Amino acid sequence: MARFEATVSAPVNIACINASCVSRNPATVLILFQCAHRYWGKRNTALILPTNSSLSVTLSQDHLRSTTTSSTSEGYEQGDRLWLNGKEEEITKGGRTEVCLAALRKWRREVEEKDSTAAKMSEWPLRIASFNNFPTAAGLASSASGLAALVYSVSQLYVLPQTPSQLSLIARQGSGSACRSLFGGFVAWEMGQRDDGADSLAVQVAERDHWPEMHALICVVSDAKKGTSSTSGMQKTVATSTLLQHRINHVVPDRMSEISRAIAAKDFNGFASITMRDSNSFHAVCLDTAPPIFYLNDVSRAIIAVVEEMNRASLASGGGLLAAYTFDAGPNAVIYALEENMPMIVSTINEFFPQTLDFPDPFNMLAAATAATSARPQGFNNSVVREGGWEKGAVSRLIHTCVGDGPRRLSDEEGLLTVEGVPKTLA
Ligand SMILES: Nc1ncnc2c1ncn2[C@@H]1O[C@H](COP(=O)(O)OP(=O)(O)OP(=O)(O)O)[C@@H](O)[C@H]1O
Ligand SMILES: C[C@@](O)(CCOP(=O)(O)OP(=O)(O)O)CC(=O)O
Repeated sequence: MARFEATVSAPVNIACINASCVSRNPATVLILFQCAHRYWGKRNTALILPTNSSLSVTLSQDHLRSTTTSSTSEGYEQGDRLWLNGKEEEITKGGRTEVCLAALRKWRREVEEKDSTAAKMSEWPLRIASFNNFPTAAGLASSASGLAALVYSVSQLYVLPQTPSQLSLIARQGSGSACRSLFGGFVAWEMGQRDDGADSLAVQVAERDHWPEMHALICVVSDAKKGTSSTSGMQKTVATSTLLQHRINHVVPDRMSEISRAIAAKDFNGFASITMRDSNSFHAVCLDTAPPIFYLNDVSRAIIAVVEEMNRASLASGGGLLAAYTFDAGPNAVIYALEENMPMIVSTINEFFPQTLDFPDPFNMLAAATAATSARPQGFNNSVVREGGWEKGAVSRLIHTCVGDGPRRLSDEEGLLTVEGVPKTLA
């Protein structure tokens, strides 16, 4: 019996700013931002069309990834099946996964119609197994990497000719933020104008190699499944928050030019200040939702205080901003910083938020760190941290990563399915 499979990995992306209008010049990385708030609201919930465009940084798959194997065979029993982290997930009729698979099958059918020798894979059942190497549904963008990996793996299985931007149209319907995980580097999701969503897609605005010094430290405050999913949270905000309307409708031209110049010029100060302001604005509209949504907790706010104090002390002693915090729909902080400042940031977080899990130090940074590279800026005020410090485990672990590449095709040896089409872990 004919059987085919493809294994891929796809990256997480973390939004740093959103824009209500993005125009692009790929040669110069020119993006014009009209206002600054991340993807938080849909104008069409079925097609997943956002109320504004957004921009994110793709994080390295060396540290955070979804790995997905898709396989198809004329010998499989009827019906598609999906396993996530070893547990079977129902593919509900008309649900997001089914919508993605139907769209991919349609494109495969076009391939088969053009080439009569192509295997009739579009008629065969699919078996898909996926594994996230980080917490699922905890506000660390697992739906982004997960749905991007699903779409990319099936597109590889079906040998589809579509570009990553075209594939992003399908990933978007699996989870909005997933469309941005089809690219590495710095990625915009252009909201588009059309009612059918054909122009609501992701484009790469800068390669990873444009600014490889951009690193990120994820402080895992909680890896429990969050109480309010992004999907339901953002719809409650759209329905009830007047602040959201204010932000959508009021353009901030200075901010537009500042962020576009910041990325093109690799200006960390500009990037950091807008990223932090955007994160705070996003959590302000969550609070303005009725009933209010609280994604940040006391530990998240304490991390904000430490980063703000680092930056204040640095500016006061004539330096620039050292770090930028941003929080998705959960309490976990993502701290962006240039590589050279990471030893100081990691040692500061270690001191104030001792973890339960050892820091793996993937860049061997601590071994090379000296007293000078780990020193906090002069004048840093320790009293911003609560007296006695935070108990061990308030931040359970740190994940150090950097800007990364787009989805990768992996070898069949790395496949997650047996030839019978069940996860190897269950066989
Ligand atoms: N590897 C994967 N393959 C397929 N689906 C996945 C995968 N990982 C996550 N998902 C889907 O995404 C859902 C989690 O999405 P949710 O938006 O609630 O959390 P999150 O993406 O981790 O957080 P956020 O988007 O707010 O940062 C899971 O319940 C599952 O349906
Ligand atoms: C806070 C965010 O991470 C929200 C992500 O929302 P999702 O993409 O998970 O929502 P759905 O489209 O309903 O699946 C901001 C962002 O990534 O831009």
